[in-house]
Amino acid sequence: MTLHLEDLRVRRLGECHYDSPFSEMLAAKQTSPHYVAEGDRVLLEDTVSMLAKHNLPANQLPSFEAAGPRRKIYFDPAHVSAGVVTCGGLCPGLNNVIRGLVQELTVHYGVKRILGFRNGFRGMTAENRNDTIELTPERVRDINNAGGTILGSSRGAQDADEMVDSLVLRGINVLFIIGGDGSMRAATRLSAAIRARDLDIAVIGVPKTIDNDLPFTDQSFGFQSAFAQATEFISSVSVEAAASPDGIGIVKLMGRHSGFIACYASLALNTADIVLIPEVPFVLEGTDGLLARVEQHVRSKGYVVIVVAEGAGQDLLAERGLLQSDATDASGNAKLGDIGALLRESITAHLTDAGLTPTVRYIDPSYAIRSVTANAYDSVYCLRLAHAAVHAAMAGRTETAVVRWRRRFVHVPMPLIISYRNQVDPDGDLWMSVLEATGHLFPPRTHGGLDQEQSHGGHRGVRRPAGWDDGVAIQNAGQLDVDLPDINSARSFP
Ligand SMILES: Nc1ncnc2c1ncn2[C@@H]1O[C@H](COP(=O)(O)OP(=O)(O)O)[C@@H](O)[C@H]1O
Ligand SMILES: O=P(O)(O)OC[C@H]1O[C@](O)(COP(=O)(O)O)[C@@H](O)[C@@H]1O
Ligand SMILES: [Mg+2]
Repeated sequence: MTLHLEDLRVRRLGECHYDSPFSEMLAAKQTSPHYVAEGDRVLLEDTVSMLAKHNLPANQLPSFEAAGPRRKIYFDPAHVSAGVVTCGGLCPGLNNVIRGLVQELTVHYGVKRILGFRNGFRGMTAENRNDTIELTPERVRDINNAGGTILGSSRGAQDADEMVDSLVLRGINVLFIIGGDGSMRAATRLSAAIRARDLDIAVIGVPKTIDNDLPFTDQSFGFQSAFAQATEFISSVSVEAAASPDGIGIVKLMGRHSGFIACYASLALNTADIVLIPEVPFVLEGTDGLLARVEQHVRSKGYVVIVVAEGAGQDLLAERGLLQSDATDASGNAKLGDIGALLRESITAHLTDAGLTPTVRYIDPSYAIRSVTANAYDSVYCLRLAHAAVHAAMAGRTETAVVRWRRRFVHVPMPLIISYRNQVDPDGDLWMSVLEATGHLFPPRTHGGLDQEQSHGGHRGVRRPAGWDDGVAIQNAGQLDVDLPDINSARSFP
């Protein structure tokens, strides 16, 4: 992947002239293993070989702007009206982020007016723009105790100019968009429309997706809660399969193009025999095929547990005429065929032909997973992301997402966060762990990896960049204006 240093630069609305409520607290702070000082940057890459390859001075190494409070801010809090919108599929923690934004804006910055647009971007159309929810600390006090989003969410396209009109008409100068890859694309278009009109409106994204398919973020919020919930279903199906003669347990988990939930949920329990994800193609028939593998398990162990991500094996459905290849949802996301049903039918037929008496238990708990409340870990994560989002907005950052990258909170320019899709790397250590846990090195790597065109997994124009594993090639197009701290004055740690 070739990045220009310019790609890492965060857009600012202008100079910061107002004192921040955090100025005093920040006065003596310096970079440490636990804090990144304002002006310092967080490295994009984290191995010696990757960094050495660039052969660049430290202040030109690819890096992200640190998130967090600034000593000076761009907006006068007395003149800030904030908007919040949640878009796309649900994800644990949406309410936690909304609550965190409202608390930080009101308690620390003294912002008086926060409006929640309802039902995603649909709430920002001319028809719906006045149907907002006033978000006050009282209104959001307990919302973290419920899954979903108090604002509602939706899929489907809206006109960017019409949404900008809504911001202007409702007097919003800071907008927080909590959404996934689609929402970040929409946010980029919205930002372009704002820029075209030369408006002083900050747009900050808080990336959301239980699929964990956004790049440049360690793990998206809600992901841990989602895969923790998924383990409950793997556990149930394992019990059912083990208690049936020739038992087959199949759990289909979300993951349209990225199999992270399937991997993590499987690893958490370590009871799955076979894990199938979109990133690793497999075949049904033949000695290397799934059916032979399932039969082997049933004959040796008595039952088999399969965890399958919904996007796995879409090529197999297509071959059998079970997939309408160009079908999309309202947001343009590919509509998938039911891989779980194909597995159920073909495994039943195969084992019956082989003289066995299969009992297949197939469950698809998708909506029972993404609707749960955030667990304690995600609750902390959501709150900290919300804090970072508010600091970014108040400091006049725009067209920027706040994420955690290599444990630090950073600002990632929106074009980068939609530059490709984060997927499980078949050559990476996560998939290796899955293969180690299932113990059977299945599916075998006979069909190439992610750099080959995925049957149905490829998103229009978005694919994992070739060569990512080799590190990022940086085009040194100008220096970043990095104000690195004086390392000699940095505190020392035992
Ligand atoms: N390329 C795009 N340009 C403009 N708007 C988009 C684009 N992709 C998605 N959107 C809009 O963003 C919102 C959320 O997208 P969606 O794909 O449903 O969920 P997510 O943001 O979780 O990926 C929808 O209203 C959708 O229409
Ligand atoms: O049925 P819906 O609401 O369209 O959602 C299904 C999809 O939502 C997802 O969770 C991802 O959605 P987002 O990109 O909106 O996070 C997929 O895994 C799943 O295929
Ligand atoms: Mg999406």
